Amino acid sequence: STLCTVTATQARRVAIFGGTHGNEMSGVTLVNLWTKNGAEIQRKAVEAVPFITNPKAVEKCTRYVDTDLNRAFTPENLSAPGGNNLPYEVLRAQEINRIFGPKGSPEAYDVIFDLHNTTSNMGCTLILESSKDYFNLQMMNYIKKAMAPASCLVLLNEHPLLKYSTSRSVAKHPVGLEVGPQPQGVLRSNIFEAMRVILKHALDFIELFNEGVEFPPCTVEVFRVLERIDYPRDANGNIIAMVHPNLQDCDWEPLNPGDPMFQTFDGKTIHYQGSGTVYPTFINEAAYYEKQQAFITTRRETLVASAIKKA
Ligand SMILES: CC(=O)N[C@@H](CC(=O)O)C(=O)O
Ligand SMILES: [Zn+2]
Repeated sequence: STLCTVTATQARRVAIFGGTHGNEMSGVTLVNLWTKNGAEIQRKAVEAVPFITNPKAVEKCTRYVDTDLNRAFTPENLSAPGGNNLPYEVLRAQEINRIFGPKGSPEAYDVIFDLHNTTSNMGCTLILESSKDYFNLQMMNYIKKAMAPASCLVLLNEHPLLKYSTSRSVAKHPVGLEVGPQPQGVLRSNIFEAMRVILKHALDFIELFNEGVEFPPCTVEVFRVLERIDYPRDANGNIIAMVHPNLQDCDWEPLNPGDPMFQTFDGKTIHYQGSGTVYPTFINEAAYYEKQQAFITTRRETLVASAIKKA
């Protein structure tokens, strides 16, 4: 019940992943910085390990080399034989699973923060994979309050079909950080500093938890992934319209039935045809052209988290 305090073992082992996508420069740069000097990420009773997850992609400053690492942590991939004949990222996923997992096992790392940038105007976003992970929900509540009046939104991807097998999913408590807008291969100081501040608050929360602080029950507003919307295409699969100027950069703002959504090259407007208000995000993300995705729709929800305390 949400009235009981849930006890959890201390979150001692924490990893900070950067370069899961090699062209998302804030995470790559922060992880490289902290690898040289870890003072900033040190906390009492917390072992925080900075780690570049896709060094080959970082070197080439590309999203991936063979296949998207942030989709590669499936049971099939993680148990695939074949060694050096496997795609680079599948091999790398197996390696990461050995170091920080195994995924789903008691030996797995407690928390993994995976640092990403988006070309979309999403601001500070935290990504969760479960609405029932009270430790993570309490952490979200703590970070949101610590960041106020600046905003930090929570995207919940629990969708049975749209959920994917992320690098951070090897941990007991996976947390994605997604900060934008920042072009691929580019560092912007505001985006870099925003990501750094989120991580500071996240590590502070873990330190407090490990010191035995009890966090009372709380509610957290999240945006739950509903649907993936593709660009309009012709019979050959070629894109025939762009994100409409009224929608461009309007991540997290309500999109209502009948609102402009796309604009064709000859100036025609295509309207949103859904049945109710949704909150679009990842609008016109560069990396999602190859995934046939113009944006995703979400629904606002309030989740309840039990009190938590270290066992
Ligand atoms: C733009 C981008 O790479 N976004 C991430 C989101 C996530 O980490 O869940 C991805 O698609 O893997
Ligand atoms: Zn990314």
